[in-house]
Amino acid sequence: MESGPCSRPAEPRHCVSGRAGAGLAFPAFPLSAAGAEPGSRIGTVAAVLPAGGCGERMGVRTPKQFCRVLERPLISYTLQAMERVCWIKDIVVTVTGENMEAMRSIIQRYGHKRISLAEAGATRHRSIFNGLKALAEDQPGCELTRPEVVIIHDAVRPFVEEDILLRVVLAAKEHGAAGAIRPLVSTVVSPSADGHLDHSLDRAKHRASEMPQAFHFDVIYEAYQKCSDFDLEFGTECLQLALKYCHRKAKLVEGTPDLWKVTYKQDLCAAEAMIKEKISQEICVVVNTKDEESVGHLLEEVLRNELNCIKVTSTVLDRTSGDIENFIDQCYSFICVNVVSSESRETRKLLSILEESSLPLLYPVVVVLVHCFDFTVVPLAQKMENLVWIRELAKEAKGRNVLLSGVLLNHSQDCCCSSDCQVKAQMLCG
Ligand SMILES: Nc1ccn([C@@H]2O[C@H](COP(=O)(O)OP(=O)(O)OP(=O)(O)O)[C@@H](O)[C@H]2O)c(=O)n1
Ligand SMILES: O=C(CO)[C@H](O)[C@H](O)COP(=O)(O)O
Repeated sequence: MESGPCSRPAEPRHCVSGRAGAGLAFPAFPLSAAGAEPGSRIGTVAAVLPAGGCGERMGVRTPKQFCRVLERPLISYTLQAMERVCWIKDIVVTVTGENMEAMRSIIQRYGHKRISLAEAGATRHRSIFNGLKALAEDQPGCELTRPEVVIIHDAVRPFVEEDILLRVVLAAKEHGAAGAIRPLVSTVVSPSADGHLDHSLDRAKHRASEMPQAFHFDVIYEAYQKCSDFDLEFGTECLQLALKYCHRKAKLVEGTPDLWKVTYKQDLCAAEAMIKEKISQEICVVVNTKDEESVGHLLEEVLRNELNCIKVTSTVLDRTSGDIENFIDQCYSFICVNVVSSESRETRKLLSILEESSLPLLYPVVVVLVHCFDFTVVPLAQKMENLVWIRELAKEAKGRNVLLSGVLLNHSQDCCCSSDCQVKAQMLCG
């Protein structure tokens, strides 16, 4: 058992020998539909993320969990999704010895928290079993707590949300075992030995088993201890082990379509498109005054009304406040409105908060700086000065993967509605 994060950056080693299992040679967030404070209802929860496969079906040399999606390893998205859930105490990731160092460097580079590493096994079931052993407190020198409930989730399913995790965990708490399911996309047929149709299953009566799954820790640990080598070698379903060896009929929980497992090469493109869509769906309006009548707040209101499908949040960033850190966890698009002051202080503060966060490491952050002036009062020289510093700031920010654009807005003091404001100058940088 090892604990991350540690040492130097390294690229994952290539899988040279095919599929291990086949013997061939890789917040503050909203509380969910299930309601109430989860910590008090479910006891200690840990997660095991098997990440020791070689992704044979993807057909590339790098194991798929380490393949880059928008410049970031796939597994890092899954870790981020899990660690956002504050009631998951420990996250054990099982990784092959040859990729351990690479995994440590991913943990360090992307600032992942609460992660421990365990050695993967030759099959997925063996990897999961190793993760469970690490949590079972019977490992010498192990600092992990034996949880009441354990979540099992594939490292290559990056879009898992807190809501489904909570629903699966609560169901497992009640029934001993639970797992997410989805309707079948295609009909399942059973071929005979000579390659002809033997029979087909009624699609409406069957479901695809997905992840996450969750179990009473004692149930699934006992099931893995009792199961046969054949199960460990060829089994694909943890729920089945709980049924076969501990007589627990898992509760099946309807999951969301984004729980699918990245398996083929085209799934990487689909994952990229989904990430882009997610990050384009939230805008945070940053204003430098608490005045509800200010143009920043009016702009926020207009955006909220106009952009129905986009989540518009807002925060005040003035000399006293510092709560913007809470907003930047998920948001990649900011509109920073400078009213009253013509200084760059607030914008610089936002940029430095962004820089300190790991956000721009992942994908570009877009900041639109809206600078409000009364053009009838402000002299041309001052406007030019502002254009120059915005341009300079944009150049600096670009190096940090923040794409800054500036808009100078003609906003007279007696203007009471944002539609009165006239955009006079725009400068896009990046
Ligand atoms: N010996 C193994 C095999 C698989 N896994 C993990 O189990 C999850 C789901 O397995 P799968 O999608 O089958 O991954 P691979 O075995 O890597 O892919 P393939 O079957 O295409 O080879 C993945 O996160 C994978 O890394 C594991 O931890 N240890
Ligand atoms: O499908 C599953 C549900 O039980 C598992 O998530 C698992 O991914 C299946 O493993 P494999 O793809 O390695 O056969």
